Amino acid sequence: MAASVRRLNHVAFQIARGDRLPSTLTDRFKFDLFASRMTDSVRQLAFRKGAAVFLVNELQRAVPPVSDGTENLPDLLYDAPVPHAVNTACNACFEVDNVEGSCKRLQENGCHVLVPPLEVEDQRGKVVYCVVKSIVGNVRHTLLDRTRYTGDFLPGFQSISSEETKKEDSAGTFFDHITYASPRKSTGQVLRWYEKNFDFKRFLINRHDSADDGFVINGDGMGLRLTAMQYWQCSKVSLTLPSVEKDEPDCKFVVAESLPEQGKNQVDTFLEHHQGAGIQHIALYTNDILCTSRILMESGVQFVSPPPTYYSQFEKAQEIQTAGYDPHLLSKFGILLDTEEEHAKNVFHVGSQNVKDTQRHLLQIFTKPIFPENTFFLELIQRRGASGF
Ligand SMILES: O=C(O)C(=O)Cc1ccc(O)cc1
Repeated sequence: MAASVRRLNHVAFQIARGDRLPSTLTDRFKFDLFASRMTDSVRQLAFRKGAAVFLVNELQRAVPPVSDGTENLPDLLYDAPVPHAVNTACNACFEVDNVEGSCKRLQENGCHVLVPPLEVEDQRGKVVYCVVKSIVGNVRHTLLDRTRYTGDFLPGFQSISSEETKKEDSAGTFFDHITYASPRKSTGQVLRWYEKNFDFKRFLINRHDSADDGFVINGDGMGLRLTAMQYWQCSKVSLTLPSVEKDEPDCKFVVAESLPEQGKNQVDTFLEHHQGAGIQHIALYTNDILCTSRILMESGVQFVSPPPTYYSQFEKAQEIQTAGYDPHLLSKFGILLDTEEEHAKNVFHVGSQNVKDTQRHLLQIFTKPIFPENTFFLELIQRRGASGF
């Protein structure tokens, strides 16, 4: 039996004291700091942009054990410390209906429970959460029931009042997908783990994706095998959620393996510098990638530039123009464009915008790694009917 996921609540980072992620999120990526919690050993800061919420856990010193055997709450709430000290995005926190029942089922399935169900309360209500370890590297999942909580974020956090976010590029932002960097030949195991424990379903990325091999990109110096999965319950359950959450598509998960033929790539670099598998990048959906890229670039975000020949190849230039874009403008930012000619079977069309023609486009841009370790990065993605990555 699996735990049934309602939605992704937030993604948490664990960073070393003094790392610049908090100011990077506010000053460069234009997230709002909206809640915080301080203890002697951790500073927990919650940032929001549209529906995308990051929780940054900054360890001030060694965090005491999860439970000290007394009634006291753990120092670090809603997570469990990651032993290996590397700056990392390490927790995808899911809202579930029944934390105790879900945790029991996962334990029966053999999952490693890091924090057993715990109730936390303040004047705005209560939540119950537990934390389980994923099969992927240092990744963990907090399972949370916040249906009896009316506060902005979670009990124990102080709200930080800021002007209601009216940033031009925030509306419509949500987590589109989370990509795991995973060692060679590990994808099957990862898929089976998520299917068994969270009822995730594999879906085909595009017509080149195959049930056995995944979507293989092998050429032009890039050797990757991508496989995609998604939690399944949400579309049904979300009909009962408040309107703000109703329209928010589910976050998808991509497992990326590196293929040996093309030499070292970003997945290999991640595995090496991160010292194991983990969340390699997170894609933020935007309604207008040109506008968002311009704003972020002006505030100092550095994007990866594809080779200039990408935009000058006759076929790509034509493809970009057919999609209604100017190749020079896309090249100014480093935005990539992909075209999907037809629907793949079994594919979700998340973020479809009533594209009437048979061509569906995807625009994406990758930032440079945001930690000194050269590991994790962010992606901006705009979908015009396309379901790929
Ligand atoms: O998952 C995605 O968003 C992709 O577009 C595929 C991908 C996976 C790993 C990389 O290092 C770069 C791109």
